[in-house]
Amino acid sequence: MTKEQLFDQIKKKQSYLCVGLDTDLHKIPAHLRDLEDPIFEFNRQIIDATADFCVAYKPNIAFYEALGPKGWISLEKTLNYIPKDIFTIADAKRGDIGNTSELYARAFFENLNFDSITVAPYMGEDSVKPFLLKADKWVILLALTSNPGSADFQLLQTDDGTDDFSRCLFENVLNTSKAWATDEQLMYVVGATRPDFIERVREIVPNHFLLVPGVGAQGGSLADISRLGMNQQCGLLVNSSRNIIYASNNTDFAEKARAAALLIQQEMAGYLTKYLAK
Ligand SMILES: O=c1ccn([C@@H]2O[C@H](COP(=O)(O)O)[C@@H](O)[C@H]2O)c(=O)[nH]1
Repeated sequence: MTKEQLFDQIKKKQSYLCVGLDTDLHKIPAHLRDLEDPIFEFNRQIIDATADFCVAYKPNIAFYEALGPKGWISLEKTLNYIPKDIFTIADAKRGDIGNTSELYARAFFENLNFDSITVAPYMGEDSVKPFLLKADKWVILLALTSNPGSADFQLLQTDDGTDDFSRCLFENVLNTSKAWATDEQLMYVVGATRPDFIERVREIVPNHFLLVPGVGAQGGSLADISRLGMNQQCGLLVNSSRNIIYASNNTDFAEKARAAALLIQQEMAGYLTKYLAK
């Protein structure tokens, strides 16, 4: 999916919601657990219930890998079930020496046909480039993550020698990596829990899409991230996982997930009207 196509979907649905499919066998409703593939059945019903209100789905790969071969089968069935006009994100946080990254890219872009993958930047350019070889596939690079530990490294002050300013490491990540691909192939993860840094992110990457986790269960504010982070093509995919998919753990789980997604979509429609130029 191109950036333009993604923006078209955002305008059409009046939503920049990404639903996180962090599907955990221990958290899904009891009545599904005896089915042959409870994870897929749960995801199928969540997708049916929320597809009208979101523009992306993000299965977190850990939840599927933890189940062994069965988990990969559930993941593949889920991916194939997602409507083709909805952007798909493999939240896998990969990145290794070049030839290994090539195989990760093959796993997620050829074997599984994801539109994008989250990648950790720590190993540098040669670890990221193999994910960028297919023009229609996206890398979503971790920049400033939503967890408390992001302060350990990402907020360390650095001096890259290019000017008089001392920057945080995450700013160096943005500055350097934005030369590796265009904003038609590269997005960044920026947590909603750090709204105070969004303006600094937008100074460096004004046009890139940001994948923003951390609203809802982690306490980030949709209002803040929308006000500070939206650009003229929206430029935001805001993820919510637990608050939507576990809105209920009873037989009404899909209905409650739909209501939770609708509530977020309605709030987003308001921000799109307010912040996007006509
Ligand atoms: O900085 C990051 C990067 C990724 N995540 C992932 O997003 C979802 C968030 O789930 P919620 O239930 O909405 O909190 C989850 O898959 C994380 O692994 C993140 O939270 N922060």
